Parts: sequence; structure tokens; C-alpha cells
Amino acid sequence: MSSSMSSPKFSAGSASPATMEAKLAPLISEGGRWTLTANGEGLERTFKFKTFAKTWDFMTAVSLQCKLKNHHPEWSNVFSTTFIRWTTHNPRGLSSKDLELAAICDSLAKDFGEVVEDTAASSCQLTGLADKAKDSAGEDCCTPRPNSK
Ligand SMILES: C[C@H](O)[C@H](O)[C@H]1CNC2=NC(N)=NC(=O)C2=N1
Repeated sequence: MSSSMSSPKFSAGSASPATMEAKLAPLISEGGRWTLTANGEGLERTFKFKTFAKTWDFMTAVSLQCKLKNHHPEWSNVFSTTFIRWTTHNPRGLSSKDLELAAICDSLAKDFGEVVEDTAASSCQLTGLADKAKDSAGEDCCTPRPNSK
């Protein structure tokens, strides 16, 4: 199924649809390697590297960007393959942070010597892992907390 099967659902409070579409287009159209999730609320893709060391370095670099932007991925890793999904949990949908971090992942992956493959077949099981992690996170994830007393 191609990304044209779902349409993007931007999160409430996002920039104008035109601005968001302009940022989204290069990620999912020709040359772009991201796919919209079936519900249109996320972008996902798989990254492959030559070694686990390079993979882990890439993930560390991504995690530093997450800290800077206060935004986290739904992701999973097995050996040299990393699956990443960007979606905003609150308010739900695709936000500019998701689009920016997806682009940042692309450029970091290049820096760390990404191995580009034609097929994303290897991502299937990793999608499941990320889904499980997301489900286990439950309410701990992105639920605004009352101020501590
Ligand atoms: C309170 C804190 O700002 C929020 O939980 C942030 C943190 N990182 C986040 N990351 C993602 N992916 N979605 C969110 O809604 C989100 N919210």
C-alpha cells in the first residue's frame, strides 16, 4: 500500500495546512522514504546500517535531537535495523516537530552511513515491537501531569 492511500491528519494547533503540506511533501513523495501511517497521524520508516555500533550511534544522535525538541519517537531496534515512527500524542496527529525530526533523521542517517535498501520488508516485526512499547507506555506517555504539590 502506498502513502497515497492515507491522507495526513495534522495535530490541532499546527501551522496552516499549506505550510505543513510543504514540509511533508519531500518526506513522502519521490525520493522521500517516509510513509504515512494508515490513520494519517504519523510518519514511519526503517533505517539500516552496516553495524550495530553505527546503528546505536545514529539512535543516540536522534535521541539528543529529541531532548532538544522535547519530543520522542515510537521506535524499535534489532541489530542494525531501526524502525522510527513520528507522531504527536497530545494533541494527536502530525505536528511540525514530527516533520522536522523526520527530516533530521534522514540527514543523521546519511552522516552515519545508512545502507539504502529498496524494500522495507524487514520493518514488519519492528513495527510490532514499537506498537507494543507504545501500548505498554499507556497513560505515562504524553499525558500532561498535574503540577506537583
Ligand atoms: C509534557 C511533555 O511536553 C509532553 O509529554 C511531550 C513530550 N514529548 C512528546 N512526544 C510526542 N511524540 N508526542 C507528544 O505529545 C509529546 N509530548
